[in-house]
Amino acid sequence: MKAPTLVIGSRNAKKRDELVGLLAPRGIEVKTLADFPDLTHEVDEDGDSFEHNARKKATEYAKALGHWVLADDSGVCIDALGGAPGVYSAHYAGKHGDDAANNALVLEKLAGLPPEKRGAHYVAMLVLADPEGSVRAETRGECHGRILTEPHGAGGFGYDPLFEVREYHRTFGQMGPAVKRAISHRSRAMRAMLPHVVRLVKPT
Ligand SMILES: O=P(O)(O)OP(=O)(O)OP(=O)(O)OC[C@H]1O[C@@H](n2cnc3c(O)ncnc32)[C@H](O)[C@@H]1O
Ligand SMILES: [Mg+2]
Repeated sequence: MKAPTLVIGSRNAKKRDELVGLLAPRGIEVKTLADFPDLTHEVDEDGDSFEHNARKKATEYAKALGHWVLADDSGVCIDALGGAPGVYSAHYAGKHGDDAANNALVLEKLAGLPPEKRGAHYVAMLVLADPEGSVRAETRGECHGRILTEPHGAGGFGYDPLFEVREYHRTFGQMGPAVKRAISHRSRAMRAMLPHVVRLVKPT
């Protein structure tokens, strides 16, 4: 019996590490795109929903690799900004993955707003595609909180130093990876995804 390969379809190293860290304790071994240095395919994330972009990443990487792929599309939705940056979170300030500029722009846009008007939530959409590139499972997780007026902590990535988790009164930047693994939008989506992975990605 040969175990099929499951690949994490993300180019973001910190997100990728979180996904690997959520699967490893369940005994699910994965590869990442770093294991396929010859893969040149770039996904154009031009959808206007997390679902659309997560499906694109999962199906396109699966077809290109001929392996099972688990992809994540995620972002932060800020109430006072009508849900922005949402699907545009990775490049809100212009340059892809420029966390410092993205965070500065969010703070600028929310300047002067009191705590009760700074509500926000993270969304993570996970999509599992089979080696032929068909979507086999989709799950979504959310994590609610608010955007502080300045960064706290250096953990996590992206908007984490600004995002205070409701009920915890701490940012993901202050919490460390184990707590984030327990309560984040990504961990909630993964909890729902795990049974699908176990059921579908089986030795043949
Ligand atoms: O598309 P891939 O290759 O997976 O990598 P990416 O970083 O471009 O990922 P997305 O397109 O899904 O954009 C997600 C962005 O949303 C933000 N984000 C998502 N999850 C986050 C988290 O757990 N903590 C902080 N910021 C997060 C952060 O700015 C991410 O770059
Ligand atoms: Mg992306």
